[in-house]
Amino acid sequence: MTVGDTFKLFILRHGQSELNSENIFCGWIDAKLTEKGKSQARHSAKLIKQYSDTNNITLPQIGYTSRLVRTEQTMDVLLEELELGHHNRIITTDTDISEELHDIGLRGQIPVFQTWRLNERHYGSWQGQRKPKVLKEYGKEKYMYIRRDYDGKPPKVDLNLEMVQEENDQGSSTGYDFKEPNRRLKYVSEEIANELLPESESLCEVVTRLRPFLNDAILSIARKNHQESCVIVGHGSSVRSLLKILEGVSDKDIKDVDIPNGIPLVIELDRRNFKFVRKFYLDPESAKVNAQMVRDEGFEKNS
Ligand SMILES: O=C(O)[C@H](O)COP(=O)(O)O
Repeated sequence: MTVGDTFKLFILRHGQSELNSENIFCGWIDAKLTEKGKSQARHSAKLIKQYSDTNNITLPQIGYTSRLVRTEQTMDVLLEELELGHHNRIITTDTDISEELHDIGLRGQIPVFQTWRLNERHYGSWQGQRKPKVLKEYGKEKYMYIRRDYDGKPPKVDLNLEMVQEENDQGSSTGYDFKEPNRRLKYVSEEIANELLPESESLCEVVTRLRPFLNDAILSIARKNHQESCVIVGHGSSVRSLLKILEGVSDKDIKDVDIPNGIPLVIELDRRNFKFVRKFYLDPESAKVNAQMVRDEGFEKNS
């Protein structure tokens, strides 16, 4: 099979965020990118460009992000570096996006669809807490079970508490506001569409919410429009979910998969039947090192 026979998904976990850099569980907290995160996004663009030039592939003409700002910023940097011109962000709650795409297509801009279905896993009451502290509280086995097992799930968040900045909250050294954005303000479209947003999630639940968007939007659009590629910026858990679905990773094996920040992963699907062909990182050495660092988060000061 040649490169031209496959549909390519360029999949990226957002660059380093302000809370990643502080070893804090982030989940649906809307942390921004650090300078390092932005430079990872620029580097990713170079890798995608090189790969596309070498293999004579048109650069992606459509993008997908979550509703969290760290994926939006990563996509902005990426498309700017790829010199793909202006793009049009569309918040969607639909899984069938063909009509929206038709309207945008007529305006000749690269569409970037933003969906809560690509959000990071909701990390429940662990959100905003430092990883070493949670590890100490729960112990290694439970900590890793909740972080990586397919069914592992943190306790629910108390949204009433989370929305309010507590007076004695120590905060992070960057002065970042730890609280999840008020859903009534940020997730207006989702509220209107009666989407049931989570208060904590397992990876299994992320797979369930992401699968319809992957099949009915991303892959359906690719099929109908004979696309060569697309670019998706997600999070550790949404990228693991994409791999789980597309590659068919087992419930047991998915616990050993860790996703590095800001290194493009290419998944190739056969264009005739959209079945998985192969996957590879565009910078495999750094991907390996960084994935191990992600796995070890929390352990540094406690081992
Ligand atoms: O939400 C977070 O804190 C991270 O993006 C994912 O954290 P994890 O690697 O501990 O699952």
